[in-house]
Amino acid sequence: MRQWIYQALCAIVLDGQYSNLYIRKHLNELDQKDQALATRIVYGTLQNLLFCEALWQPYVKRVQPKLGVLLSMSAYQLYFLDAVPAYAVIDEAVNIARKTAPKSAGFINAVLRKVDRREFRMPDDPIEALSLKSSVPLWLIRLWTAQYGAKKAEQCTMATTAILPVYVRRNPLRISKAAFENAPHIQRIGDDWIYIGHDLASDLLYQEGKLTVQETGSYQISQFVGPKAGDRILDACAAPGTKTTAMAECMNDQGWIDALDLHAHRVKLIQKDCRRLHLACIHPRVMDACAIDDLGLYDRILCDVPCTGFGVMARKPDIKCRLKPENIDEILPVQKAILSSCSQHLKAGGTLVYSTCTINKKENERQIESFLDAHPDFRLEAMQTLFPDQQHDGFFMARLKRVASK
Ligand SMILES: C[S@@+](CC[C@H](N)C(=O)[O-])C[C@H]1O[C@@H](n2cnc3c(N)ncnc32)[C@H](O)[C@@H]1O
Repeated sequence: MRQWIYQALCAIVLDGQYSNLYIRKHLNELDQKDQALATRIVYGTLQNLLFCEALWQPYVKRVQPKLGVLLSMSAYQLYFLDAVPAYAVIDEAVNIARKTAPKSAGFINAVLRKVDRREFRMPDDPIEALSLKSSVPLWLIRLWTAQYGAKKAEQCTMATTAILPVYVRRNPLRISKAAFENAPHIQRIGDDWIYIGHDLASDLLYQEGKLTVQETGSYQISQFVGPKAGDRILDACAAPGTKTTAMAECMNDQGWIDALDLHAHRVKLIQKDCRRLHLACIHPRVMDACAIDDLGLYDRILCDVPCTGFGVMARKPDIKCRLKPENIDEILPVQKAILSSCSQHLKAGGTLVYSTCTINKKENERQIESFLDAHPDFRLEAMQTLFPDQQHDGFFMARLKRVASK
C-alpha cells in the first residue's frame, strides 16, 4: 500500500496529475481494506505538503524530488496519524527507498528518525505560522486578508486542511424521501445528507440513479438559478454535469437544458450521468461558451465558469501544489468572455447566474461589476459568497436579470 501511495503522490506532485482523477483510476489496485487509509494519506499529505516538507527540511541539504515526496508522506504519517506506529512508517519508507534508490535507504532512515524525535517549532510571526499550519502560501493568505479581512482569511486558510463529508442529493424523480432516509449508507446531518459507505460506484442507490454526490453549496447554486418545469436553460460550462442534473431533477425532467462544455471527454461525463439518472431533458454538446451557435434564446443561463478553485482546496488539495501568484489572473479574460457571450442568448426578463468555486473578488464581485458597467440592460438581483469552513467547500454566486428587451 505504501508503494502505491508513493507512486500516487509522485504522479500528482511531480507529474502534475489531478488527485481525484488519479485516485478514481487507480484505487481499485489496492485491497478494499486499505483503500480508506491510502486515500487519507494521499489527501492528507497534499493538504499539508508545505508543513510536511518543513518537518524534514532542517535535516536535509539536497534531495531528489522523489525522495522528497517519500519524506513528506512519511512525515505526514508520523505527525498526523496516531494509528500507525512510527517504527512501521519508517521501515516502510526505508523499504521503498531500497527499491527506488538503494543508496539512499540509510539517509531516509536517519532523517525520519530525527523527524520523529524532534519537536517542531512554529514561527513566531502569526501569519507565517498560519501559512505553515495550513500549507497555504503566504501570498494567498495576504490576498484573502486584503479582500475579506483577517478573520475570514484565517477561516478560508484553515478550511483547506478540513476532512470533509461526502454530501449527496436525493433524486426526487427516482426515490421518495422516506425511502432515502432509511437507505443504508445515508446519514442526515442537519439539513444535509452525507454518504457513509465505502464504495459509492458499486452502491445500488448510485447505480439506479437515486443519489448524486454534490456539495451543498454547489446544489445551492443550481437552485439559485431558479429552474422550473418547462424552462429553456443554457448551462454554459456544464461538465461533469452536477448542477445540470440537479436543475433537471428540479424541473421534473420537463423542459430543455443545453449543457455545453469545451472538452469532448468532459461532455461524455454529462452524457453518462444523464443515463444513470434517467434524465431526458438535458442535451449535452461540445461547444465553446465564448462562441455559441445560434441555439435560440433562454429563460435562464448558468455560467459556472472555470476558476482558480480557492474554495475547494480541501477536496482538491493538488491546487495547493500548483498555486503560483503570477498565474492567478490568467483565467480572468476567459471568465469575462464566457459571461459576456452567454448574456447575448438570454430572453428579456430572463435570469443569468454567474458562479465560481473560488474565493477571490477579482474572479467574483469584480467580474460582476465590470459586466454590469458594460451591459446596462442587466441588473443585479442577488449575490452571495459561501466561505469554506471545516464542513463545507466555498462558492460564489451572482444572479442577474435582463431588464430591457433585445
Ligand atoms: C467549474 S467547471 C463546471 C462544473 C459544472 N458546472 C458542475 O457543476 O458539474 C468548469 C467547466 O468549464 C469548462 N470550460 C472551460 N472553458 C470553457 C469554454 N470556453 N466553453 C465551455 N466550457 C468551458 C471546463 O471544461 C469545465 O468542465
